[in-house]
Amino acid sequence: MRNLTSFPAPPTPPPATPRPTLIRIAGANKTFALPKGGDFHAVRDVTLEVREGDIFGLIGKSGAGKSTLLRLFNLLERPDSGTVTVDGRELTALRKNELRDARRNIGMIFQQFNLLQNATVFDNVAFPLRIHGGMNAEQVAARVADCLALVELGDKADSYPAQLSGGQKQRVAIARALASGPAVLLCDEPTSALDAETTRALLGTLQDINQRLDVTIVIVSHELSVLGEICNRVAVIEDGAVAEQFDLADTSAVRKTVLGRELAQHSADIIEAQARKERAHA
Ligand SMILES: Nc1ncnc2c1ncn2[C@@H]1O[C@H](COP(=O)(O)OP(=O)(O)OP(=O)(O)O)[C@@H](O)[C@H]1O
Repeated sequence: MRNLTSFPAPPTPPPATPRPTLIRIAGANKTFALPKGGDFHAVRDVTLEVREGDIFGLIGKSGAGKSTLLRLFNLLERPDSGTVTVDGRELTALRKNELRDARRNIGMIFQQFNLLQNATVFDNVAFPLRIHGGMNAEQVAARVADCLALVELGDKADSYPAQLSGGQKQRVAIARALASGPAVLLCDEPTSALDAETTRALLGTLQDINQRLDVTIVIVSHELSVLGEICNRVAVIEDGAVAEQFDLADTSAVRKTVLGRELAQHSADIIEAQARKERAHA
């Protein structure tokens, strides 16, 4: 389990050589049975790799298959074929109890927060720790306090979700997802229910978690501005397949898809605005 109390030094620049692969999806397919018969092919022969330390974005139109693909990363959806490997463990080959254990290494947050409404903030964050066992009440309390401090909600431990703003609810969800010290955080449209200012703050929290705790993040969004702001690498999903994937810092290559081109332009604008700001301060 990762230690949240002693933060390492502030963000270091990305290393020149790519870091090792942390997540590998290979040849994954997922179909759903349709109520009136026949199948819908939601994920088509997807192969992709997420490196340690990435903030990896999945972008695509509504219905493209982004959420279904994300749910393959922790086997909330099991692929019909193909493999999913996270942090050296092939999830698709694990037995049920082994999978439960492996999932402690993969946190997840959702658009609608999915908090327990009748439990306090403290109990929401403590929930996964109590379920998995192995910690006494004092250890659970210390861990919950660390996680709430991380998302700056130390003063809300006794509140109920209904007493919180949308941004605060999502930060509780992040604290809960990080409670078991995962290497990976999956984010399914985490800012869709939030206003622009709260979205910016939440993206800052995710970046902070990525840089200070070295948690690898995979984020689904249909908003270019969200992915352009925080991702270093993205995959464009069309009709359940990866249409293209690229590093956002690589502004030289021509992008194949409309979304890819729009995203590349968006990041070029961000880089240019940043450079202008630095020149003005020089
Ligand atoms: N359990 C299910 N049963 C049947 N069809 C499903 C199921 N889950 C998803 N689908 C279908 O798979 C397709 C992809 O859905 P998915 O939610 O992954 O898309 P998405 O890109 O995340 O869309 P959005 O941005 O609107 O959330 C959709 O056509 C959806 O209707």
